[in-house]
Amino acid sequence: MSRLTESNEWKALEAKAQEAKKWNMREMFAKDAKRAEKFSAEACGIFLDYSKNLIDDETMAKLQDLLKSAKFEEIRAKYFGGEKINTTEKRAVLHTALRYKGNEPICVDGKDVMPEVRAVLKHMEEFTKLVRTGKWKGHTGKSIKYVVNIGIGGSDLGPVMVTEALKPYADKPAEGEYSPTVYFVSNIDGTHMAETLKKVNLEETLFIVASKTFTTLETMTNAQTAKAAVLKAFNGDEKSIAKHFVALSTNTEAVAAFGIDTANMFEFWNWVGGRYSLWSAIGLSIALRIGFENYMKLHQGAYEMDQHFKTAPADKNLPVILALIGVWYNNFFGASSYAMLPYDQYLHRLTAYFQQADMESNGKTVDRDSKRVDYQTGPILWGEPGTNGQHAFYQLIHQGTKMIPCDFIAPANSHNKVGDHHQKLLSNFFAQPEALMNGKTLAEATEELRKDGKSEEEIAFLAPHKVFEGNKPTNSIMMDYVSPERLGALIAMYEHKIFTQGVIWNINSYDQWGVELGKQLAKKILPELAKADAELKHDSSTNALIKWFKKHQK
Ligand SMILES: O=P(O)(O)OC[C@H]1O[C@H](O)[C@H](O)[C@@H](O)[C@@H]1O
Repeated sequence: MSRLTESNEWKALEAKAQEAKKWNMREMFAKDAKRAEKFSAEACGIFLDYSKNLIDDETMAKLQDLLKSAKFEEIRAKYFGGEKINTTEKRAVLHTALRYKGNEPICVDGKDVMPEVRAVLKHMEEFTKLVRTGKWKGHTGKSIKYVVNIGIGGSDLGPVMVTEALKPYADKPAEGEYSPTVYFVSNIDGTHMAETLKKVNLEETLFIVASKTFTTLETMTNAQTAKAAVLKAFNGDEKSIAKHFVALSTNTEAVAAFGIDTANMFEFWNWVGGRYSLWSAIGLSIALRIGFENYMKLHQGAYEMDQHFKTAPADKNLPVILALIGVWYNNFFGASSYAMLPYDQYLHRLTAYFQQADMESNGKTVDRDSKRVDYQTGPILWGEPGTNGQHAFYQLIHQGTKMIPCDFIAPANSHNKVGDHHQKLLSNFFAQPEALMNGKTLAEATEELRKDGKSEEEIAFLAPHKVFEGNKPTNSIMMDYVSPERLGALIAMYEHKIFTQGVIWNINSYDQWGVELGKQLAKKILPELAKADAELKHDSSTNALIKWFKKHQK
């Protein structure tokens, strides 16, 4: 037994969950007219209604006790204070410093990081202005019309998600500026680069090689292919590289070795985790697409959420509430996944982005004391935008045998006022959590069928299929618009939720050793694929697959 599962706080929650499993949310709402008011909170323009959960005051109090017993406040202070809470890599975790707007120093190893943070932001601002005003010229003297960000994981997902989410801001550039079209190439599958190269004119294209380590196989391979294409287009003139390539990285030597002028390198630091890096130089494609001012508003929203997370009491603290509710279902109800369902087409990559943030952070089996855990850690996160998901997988959420807590997310206003589309979209956003909570009883289903004039025999057969057990937990999250400020706050809210859960589970949320083994094996297999008579020493399955591939490869 671990310290966590042996603790009184944990045991109290186990007992409480036995009680809560018998609760009926519909009855809880009927009994307490103030339930929605009690279990809701608002901060930084984000409204959270968490009343449609299997919770009461005592549940929340006991979850807060668990949080306290995990030394949450102490670890939160270390997180913001630049202490090396990523213990396996001996690194601080300071994405919050990247968006910090205050005047206090933030120190790592006794050195204030803020001057360097501000210097890189300044460099990004100047560069963004040059490109967006057409002053940055390519090798043949043309301005930049296309930006291709080459990166993967954290060096791709954040910028993809944000540039999609804030597209309306790209469509409204400031006076004298224009917004280049931005493409993202991540997959090592040559198709990704090949299809992108078809869309751009190299004379007007800027490639951003985005890689924290500057060693990632996918990114380096794609970058070499792009470099070869540029050199070919400009008759092998190496001088063209400086005009068409910039790098975002922590690895100056590797950037120089690649042939990119380090004056065109935007630096960040090893205390920025890849999946938390959109606030760093990795955000350059965002700034180029939506303008530096809007990128700063994104930072501002996140900074405000940081302040809220640092100071708000637990019962009003949005990231804390979300984290506690997540732990409640993950650890005491056996829920293995949760769905993130944004009701906004511009947020169509939000869930994919948080899949990395959440699952790479909290997908761990060993705790901070290097012991195997005896409890569940990070949940599986999945989802698609509403209403598409409703016509695909919601059936299982409503009537399947698994508990899938859901976060419904929607803005009150659309950027596209088209007829009554938004009203219709939002009517679904309100209806789904209501249906999941209320369900439909056998008596109600029977009554409906009777009204439809069905025979008693048909009713007996059909009614059980029409029952919705209900009692399905959801959070509803709203904001006025999907604006840079609100999106920044939303992202930071979930980042801190992930942190808080990691604290409770006593794991290091900031390493990712789990991605290494596959990479190592791929490196070993690569030369075996090229050599016809390579001796294969894998398991019989892997050997057979490689042989089949070789036989069929033309
Ligand atoms: O930015 P890079 O160093 O190229 O890393 C890109 C990505 O690949 C790694 O394998 C990690 O799983 C991710 O956390 C990281 O974001």
